[in-house]
Amino acid sequence: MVEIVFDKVWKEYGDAIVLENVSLTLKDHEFLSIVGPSGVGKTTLLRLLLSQEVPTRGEIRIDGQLIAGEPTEDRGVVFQRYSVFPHKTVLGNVMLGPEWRSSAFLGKLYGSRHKALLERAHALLERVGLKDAVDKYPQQLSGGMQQRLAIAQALIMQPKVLLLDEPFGALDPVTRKSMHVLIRELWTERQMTIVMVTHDMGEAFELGTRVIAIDKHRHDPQAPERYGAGIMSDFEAKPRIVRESALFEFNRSKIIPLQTAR
Ligand SMILES: Nc1ncnc2c1ncn2[C@@H]1O[C@H](COP(=O)(O)OP(=O)(O)OP(=O)(O)O)[C@@H](O)[C@H]1O
Repeated sequence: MVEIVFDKVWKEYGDAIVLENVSLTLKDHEFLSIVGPSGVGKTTLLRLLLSQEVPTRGEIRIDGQLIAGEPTEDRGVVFQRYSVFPHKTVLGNVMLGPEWRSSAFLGKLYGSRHKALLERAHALLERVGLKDAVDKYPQQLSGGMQQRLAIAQALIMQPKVLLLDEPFGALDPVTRKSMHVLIRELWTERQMTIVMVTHDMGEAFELGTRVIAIDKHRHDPQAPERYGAGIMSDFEAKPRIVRESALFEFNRSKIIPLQTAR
């Protein structure tokens, strides 16, 4: 169970106010889409959630606890491009995070722990559609495959919250559609909370259970940095019933029919 609370959060860089008094409560297993004009502070909001930035004022709490001061494994992230390591194979990229977590000194696992991780990595790569590309290097993959790899790399750490910063922005429309299907399935299967920044309204509403638009409430043309952005609109994008029926379908798919089970 994950509840995320932004409580009167401000973010300023010097004299420039980027975010102004943002308050937001995210329920468990929410899929939040964030939209807004370029440069308004969407990525800053994600970076605060990742602990790559700290609020100037206000608090962010996860499950009632003040957010950790530095990035932790329970929050994964996928950027628009190239968050993978070019000199590692697909499999190597996916194994890297857990290997460093378990053995920061050697960066390697041995014996049964290595075998278990290998099995988990192969299963995840099969799940994201990269089963036949495990030995390839990122530059040998299409943009869509690279994003599948970036998603696998984030998911192998089993995050409770997945942050997506324009993850499909560089993909062609057909690949983008297939990525929408994949991310929605993974969101349902893994019961994660997802927070996604996008410039595409259609994508925001198609995937999100909730969509917020952030923008400046007030604007001073003489000093644009004087006021920051806040939440201008907040929509429940999908009736709860849609979300629950997706979960029902997923659970039903796990029930083995009697004749197959025999
Ligand atoms: N480390 C920093 N130091 C100073 N200013 C910063 C820093 N990081 C971001 N900003 C400023 O904060 C504002 C918001 O940036 P941010 O990247 O969050 O916008 P965005 O809404 O994600 O934009 P885009 O849609 O173009 O990606 C911008 O004016 C940017 O210049």
